[in-house]
Amino acid sequence: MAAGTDESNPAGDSRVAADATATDPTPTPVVDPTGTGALVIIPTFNERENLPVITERLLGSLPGITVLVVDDDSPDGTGDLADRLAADDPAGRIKVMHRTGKGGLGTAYLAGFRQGLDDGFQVLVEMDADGSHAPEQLSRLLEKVNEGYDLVIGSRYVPGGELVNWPRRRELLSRGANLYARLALGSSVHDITAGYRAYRRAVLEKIALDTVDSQGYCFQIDLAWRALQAGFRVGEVPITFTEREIGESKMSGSVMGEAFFKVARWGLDHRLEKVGIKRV
Ligand SMILES: Nc1nc2c(ncn2[C@@H]2O[C@H](COP(=O)(O)OP(=O)(O)O[C@H]3O[C@H](CO)[C@@H](O)[C@H](O)[C@@H]3O)[C@@H](O)[C@H]2O)c(=O)[nH]1
Repeated sequence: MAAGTDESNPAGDSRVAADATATDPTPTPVVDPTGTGALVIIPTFNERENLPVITERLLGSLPGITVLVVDDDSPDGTGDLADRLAADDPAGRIKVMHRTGKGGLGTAYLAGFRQGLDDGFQVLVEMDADGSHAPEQLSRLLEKVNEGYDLVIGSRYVPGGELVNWPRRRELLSRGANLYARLALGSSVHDITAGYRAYRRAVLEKIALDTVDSQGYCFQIDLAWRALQAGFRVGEVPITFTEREIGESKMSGSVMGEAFFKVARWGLDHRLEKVGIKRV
């Protein structure tokens, strides 16, 4: 059996032994069916053409949800546009955080999480601005949180998950990264690099956000790994991931390098700890 997980579960749920919610037969829902109680954090860098579409789809499918756009001073004016979208929503469901300069996906999410926790949201959601993550599928993730899961990942690689128009090269890279992470960490999560996910606030309160220094997409692995190690219940639901039609991915060699070395180190630390050795 993989470390801290239950490989016998074909639905792609990663359970952990010390999981209190797993034994709770009737978990209390934390989000209502319209999305009230959840904050969707959308990091943006040059997403001017995508942002209005994604916010409209999101608020159309879950009218009770709140959106926080975290913009890194996008040269294409995404930040100003986000302000206008916020001003135009009479219900005040769109908030905007402006940061100075491109700080990376990870730090944008960290800033968003801190804001969301301060504002009292029960569930904090990560979603790309470019339409890769269908807002219409968010209710699937929230339902699973309401079932008692602490972190729910929208997964491309569990049965029912799909990729649409993703270049073969990106798919191979992504599948390879997930296989590598599974082997290195001994985790049974199928899509640990996925950027569509919903956290109960308790996870983010517990996993020492102050010590997270992952910059790029490695951030996704970092947080899921911390959640698993802290004993939280992690589940996956199938999603359709669609390649963006407008704009460009911010994937780079340094983003991949960071993930490669950090995952190797975490895996090594985990194995050493199992035999009683703690690296300092
Ligand atoms: N604020 C901010 N936002 C950023 C930055 N870099 C990227 N983003 C935003 O983060 C989202 C994802 O960036 P993309 O560059 O479009 O991601 P991708 O290559 O399509 O990668 C997808 O797959 C990865 C691997 O599975 C995922 O890890 C990732 O989250 C995403 O879903 C987009 O909304 C983008 O504008 C940054 O430095 N700052």
